[in-house]
Amino acid sequence: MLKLEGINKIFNEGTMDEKVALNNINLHLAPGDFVTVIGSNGAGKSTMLNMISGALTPDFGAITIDGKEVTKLPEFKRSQYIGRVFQDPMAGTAPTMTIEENLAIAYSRNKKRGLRFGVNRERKDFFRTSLEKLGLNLENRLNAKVGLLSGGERQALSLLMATFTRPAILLLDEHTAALDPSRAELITNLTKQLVEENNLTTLMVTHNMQQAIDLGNRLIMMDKGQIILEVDESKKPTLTIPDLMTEFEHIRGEKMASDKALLGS
Ligand SMILES: Nc1ncnc2c1ncn2[C@@H]1O[C@H](COP(=O)(O)OP(=O)(O)OP(=O)(O)O)[C@@H](O)[C@H]1O
Repeated sequence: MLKLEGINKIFNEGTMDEKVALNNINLHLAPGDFVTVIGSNGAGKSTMLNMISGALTPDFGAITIDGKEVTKLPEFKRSQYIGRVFQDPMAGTAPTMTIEENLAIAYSRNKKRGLRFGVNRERKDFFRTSLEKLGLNLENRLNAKVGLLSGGERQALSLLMATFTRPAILLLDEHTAALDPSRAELITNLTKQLVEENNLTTLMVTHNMQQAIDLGNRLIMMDKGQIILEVDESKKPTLTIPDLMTEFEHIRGEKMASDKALLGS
């Protein structure tokens, strides 16, 4: 479903600020794979997601989504394949528009992939049914301006908008990091539910190791622009945080920074 082959990205090449952000990234996701991505600050996680979404173009390498090579396809043309949720709950929705208008935009962005409704009534019912799944009573607030929602409600709506059209790839970029613990838990549970229901192929970046262990069927660890560890679905169910720290030390010959965020405590 997603193939990254030999992806390289150097920022400010040939200058004092040269930075190798991605160094020969190879990653294959089969349909329905849910891969969590961990790694220290500056490891290249967001850059990798930006390559997939088309926000950035690799210097070398090829990206294939759903059997189509998209390496040079601009971001707006690639959006029909991709759902994305960012860390900032304000980033995924338009505050001055209503919940229904926001959903309509997300729906029309992806309708090429198959969702079509004959009449508006049918579409409204679909929006209501989809919102019900969030368990936040938003289905009764279709005409409320999104700017009035709480951060957690807004992030739940962003998640719904990114998933309800069943994109080929779902990209989650630390999408629970800016929420308080109870809201983060709500969004984590919703993520699990929506990904499973729609059988979405998903890449989720997180600094929370426990979350990376709890969600998904595979895990990768990045460091200094490389994928240094891949945990497959046979090993992931028994994986622990100490396992990950030991693996890192073994591979890199140094201790992993064990700050609170990384440990998810
Ligand atoms: N547009 C840019 N111009 C120059 N350097 C950049 C740019 N974007 C990212 N970088 C650098 O590339 C490296 C990888 O950054 P990236 O944001 O992908 O890391 P990350 O793993 O997502 O980190 P974090 O967990 O801190 O968000 C970093 O050293 C960063 O400073």
